Amino acid sequence: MQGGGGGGSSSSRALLGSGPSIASPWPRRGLFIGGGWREPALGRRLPVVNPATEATIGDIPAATAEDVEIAVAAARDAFSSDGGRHWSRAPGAVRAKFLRAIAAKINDRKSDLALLETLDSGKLLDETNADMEDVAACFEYYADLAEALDEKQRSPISLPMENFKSHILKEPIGVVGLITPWNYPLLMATWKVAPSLAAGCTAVLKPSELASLTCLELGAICIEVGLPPRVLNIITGLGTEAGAPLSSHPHVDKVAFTGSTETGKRIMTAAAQMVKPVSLELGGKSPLIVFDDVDIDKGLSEFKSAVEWAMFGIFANAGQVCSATSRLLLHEKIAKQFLDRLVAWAKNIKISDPLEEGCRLGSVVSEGQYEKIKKFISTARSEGATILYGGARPQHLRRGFFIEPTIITDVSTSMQIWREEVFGPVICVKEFRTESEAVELANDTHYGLAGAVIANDQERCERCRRISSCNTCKICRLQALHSGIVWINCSQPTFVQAPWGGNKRSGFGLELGEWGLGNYLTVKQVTKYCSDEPWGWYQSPSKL
Ligand SMILES: NC(=O)C1=CN([C@@H]2O[C@H](COP(=O)(O)OP(=O)(O)OC[C@H]3O[C@@H](n4cnc5c(N)ncnc54)[C@H](O)[C@@H]3O)[C@@H](O)[C@H]2O)C=CC1
Ligand SMILES: N=C(N)NCCCC(=O)O
Ligand code: NA
Repeated sequence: MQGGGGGGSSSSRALLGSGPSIASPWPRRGLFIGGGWREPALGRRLPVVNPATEATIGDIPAATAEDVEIAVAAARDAFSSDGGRHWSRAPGAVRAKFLRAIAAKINDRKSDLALLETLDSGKLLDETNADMEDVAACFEYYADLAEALDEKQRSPISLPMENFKSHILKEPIGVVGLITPWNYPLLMATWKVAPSLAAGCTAVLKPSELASLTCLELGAICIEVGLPPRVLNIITGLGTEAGAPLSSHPHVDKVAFTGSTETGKRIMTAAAQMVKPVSLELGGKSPLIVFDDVDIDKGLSEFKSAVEWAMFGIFANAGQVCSATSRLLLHEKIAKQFLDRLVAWAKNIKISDPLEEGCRLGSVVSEGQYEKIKKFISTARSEGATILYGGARPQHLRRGFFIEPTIITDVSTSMQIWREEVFGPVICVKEFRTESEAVELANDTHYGLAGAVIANDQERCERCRRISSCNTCKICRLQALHSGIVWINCSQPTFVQAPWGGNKRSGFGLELGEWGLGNYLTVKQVTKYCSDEPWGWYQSPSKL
């Protein structure tokens, strides 16, 4: 590990707990404010727990309102000093250079960042490695968009009067507060940091206290690439102590948040007092519908593929994904054979320390999350559902917050397990008979982030679409799904180029793609009167 540290190394091989030996201790970090490391005002720190071993492996600074004050002032200063020439009003191409340099450093440090994130969160190494690739790609992508922004400035607006000319300017919204979760620690931060910096905003990032290590390393990378000091500030700490004062700060112009719906409501309430815009990426209870034309007798490979996507949709990242397809809707004709396969595949998942090769289910992020998931399972049982598979700690793992992949049937729509987000490797299953029943069940939720459909009749769909606005075939019925994302014949693929965001209680304000940049821009109209004639509305006084 490189970069400045706020003191010596606090971790050691012993602290890493069980698993293969690792010789990669990381520096003890301070808060990243004003381009360097700073001890929190009250001098407090929070323990870092490896959830796969339950060992405490280090600590992070615990920021409070005092630190938020300093970080926001730093970001404010970076936004407006020198009339913004160095950052907020610099050409997008200038900012793009830094974003590309950050991407290159992330790529250089991919394996140590992936390891750090695995130790901090319990996510398995193949996942954290893939996430680091996505992080680098996201910085690269928004570097491209920062460059393209220069060409989009001053685009003319055509007006119906010749004596006026109008154009638009896209300007950074100002200082942004970015509050992010633990499920994809550095990636979720990057979905906000990369577009906000590309737009010319300056930022204060507050990652989740449950997994902040890689976000602090982003601070070290900013030092290495010479990012102008104060443009990005990173403060770790508790939601109530560091997140809340950031979201209510009068000098923060916008808050972008990913996390629980409950916290999203709090952030929106705090921001409302100042009419501060927010974007919220909240929870979900997304459905995956499998139709009966995915039939084992018709095609084994299609059937296997459907089973595998259903697994990936809920067991990837141990189900700690806002878009996890946690409600499985099976056509009654294929339900039994599908569930038999699903159980067989679930049994085959390697559950282990996330550092082990071939691991496909790591631990969940924390003891709190572990207890919460177990409670969901026991409530489902007591409400009359059947735990078809899983539901407990894997017997071979004595330590760590591991939960078996869990499949729950005999579910009714009034049960908690059907209605509430678990954020764990737990899927609940219902059968349907008709397409309209499937769509109705899919939409039977307050959330609206994603939905997935596995069916075979896409060719028919394409044919219909060319002819008319068909509303009869299965894929066209996707229009009836009330979600911001629809996946066809898959679940969870995520591309930086495509918009990401939900409706209903899953929040609002799109991330990723060009929409993600728009989240951090304001559009200003500039309109000029360009006639030599006076306007002529008032009568000129006769004396003149
Ligand atoms: N949509 C998503 O991606 C996520 C959803 N969740 C859901 O939330 C549940 C609880 O997880 P938590 O870690 O407690 O999520 P959370 O929503 O409380 O935490 C997300 C972020 O918000 C911050 N925060 C907490 N309270 C705050 C406040 N009053 N003001 C400002 N910031 C605040 C946290 O420190 C963290 O950085 C999970 O079980 C899951 O259901 C959690 C993480 C991500
Ligand atoms: N990178 C992938 N595959 N998914 C991102 C999920 C984002 C979320 O849980 O908010
Ligand atoms: Na942790």
